[in-house]
Amino acid sequence: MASAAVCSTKQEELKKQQGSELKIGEVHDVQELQRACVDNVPERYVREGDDRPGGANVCEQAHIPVIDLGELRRGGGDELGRLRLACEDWGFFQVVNHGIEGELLDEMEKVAREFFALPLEEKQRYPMAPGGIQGYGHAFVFSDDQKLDWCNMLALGVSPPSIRQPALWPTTPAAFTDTLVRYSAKVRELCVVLLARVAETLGLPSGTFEGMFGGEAAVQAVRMNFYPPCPRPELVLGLSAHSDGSAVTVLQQDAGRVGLQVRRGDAWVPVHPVPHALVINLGDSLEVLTNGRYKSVEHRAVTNGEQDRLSVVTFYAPAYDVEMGPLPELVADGEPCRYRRFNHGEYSRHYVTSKLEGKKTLDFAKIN
Ligand SMILES: O=C(O)CCC(=O)C(=O)O
Ligand SMILES: [Fe+2]
Repeated sequence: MASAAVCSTKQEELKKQQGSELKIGEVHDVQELQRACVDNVPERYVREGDDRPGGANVCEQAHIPVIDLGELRRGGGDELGRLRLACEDWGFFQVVNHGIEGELLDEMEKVAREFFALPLEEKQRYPMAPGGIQGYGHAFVFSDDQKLDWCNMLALGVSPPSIRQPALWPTTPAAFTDTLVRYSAKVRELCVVLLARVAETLGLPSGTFEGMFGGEAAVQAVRMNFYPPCPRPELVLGLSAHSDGSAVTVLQQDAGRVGLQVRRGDAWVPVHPVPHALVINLGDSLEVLTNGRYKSVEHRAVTNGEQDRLSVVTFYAPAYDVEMGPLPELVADGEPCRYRRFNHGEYSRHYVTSKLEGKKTLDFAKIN
C-alpha cells in the first residue's frame, strides 16, 4: 500500500474473492531464499535496463532537504519557506525534532525486526491473501509474469477501527501490538502537524486538510518492509518504483543503511538516514488536492549484498468517503483544473488493485 490504501473490511473480502482467482505464480519468501544461501536469484526478480538499480543514473551528490520541526514550531528562521521549497522541489524531506521520542522509534524497530526474525511458519499465521494488502507476504502481485521485489512485508490497517484486522496483528513478539498502537498514535499526531504546516505553505488556513480528511475516519495504515541481503543486488529491486497513494507518508528506517532512492528528473537520489529523523513524502492525494502544485514523487528501494534493511512506513490519507479533487483556492485564475473529482475510497481500491509502476496509478485522476 504504498498508500493509505488499505481496504475497508468489505473491500478486503472482495479482494480475497478476487485473490482466489488470481494466478500469481510462485512467490518465494525472500528471507528463506537468502537463508538457503542461493548465490543467484530466480528469474522473476531479475530486472532489465533502466529498472536495474545502480549505474550512472544514481546521483550521490544531491540530498533531500532536512526540515527542523522544532524550528517550525518556534516560528524561527524561514523554516516554513524551507518546507515550501521541500514540497515544491522535492516532495520528500527528512524531519528532525519531530517530537516522537527516539526510544519509541527504537522499540518499534525492535518489535518489527523480532517479527521478521521469526520462523516462516510463525509469520505465515498472518497471511496476506493473493492480491491482498494486509498481512505478511507480498503486496501488489497480480499476475505470474510480473517481476517481484526482494522484500517481505507485513502490512496492517491501523485506523479507523473498521479497517483493522486483529487476526493479522502478530501476537509474537508480545509487545508488538502495544508498541504499534503507541507508535501509530504519535505518528498520526505528526501527520496532522505536518499537514497543518503544509497548508500554511500554500497560504491556506492550517486546519484545511485536517478539516476535510474526516477526523477520526482519516485512514492510517502501516507497512513494514524487510529487505534481506541479496546475492545479486545489482539485478533486483527491493521495492518497485512507485508513488504513494496517501496524502502524507512517514518512513522510519535503520540508521546507517541506505536503500531508499527518490526520483529526481532522470536520476535516483539515495536517502542517507539521519539518526532518529523520519522521512516524509507527499502522496497522490496531496497532488490532487493541490492541483499538482505539490507532486507525489516516485521512489524505490534497492538492496545490498551484506546487510538487511527494515523500513516502517505509515500512510495517512483522507477517509474513504471524502470527495477528492483540486481545492478551489488552488485552481488559480486561468490555470486548468488538472484532476477530476472522485471518491477517495474509489482511488484506494484502484491503487491496491494495480501493480506498482511509477506514477501510473494517478492517471486515474488526471485530466489530459
Ligand atoms: O523501504 C523503503 O525505503 C521504501 C518503502 C516505501 O516506499 C513504501 O513502503 O511505500
Ligand atoms: Fe512508498
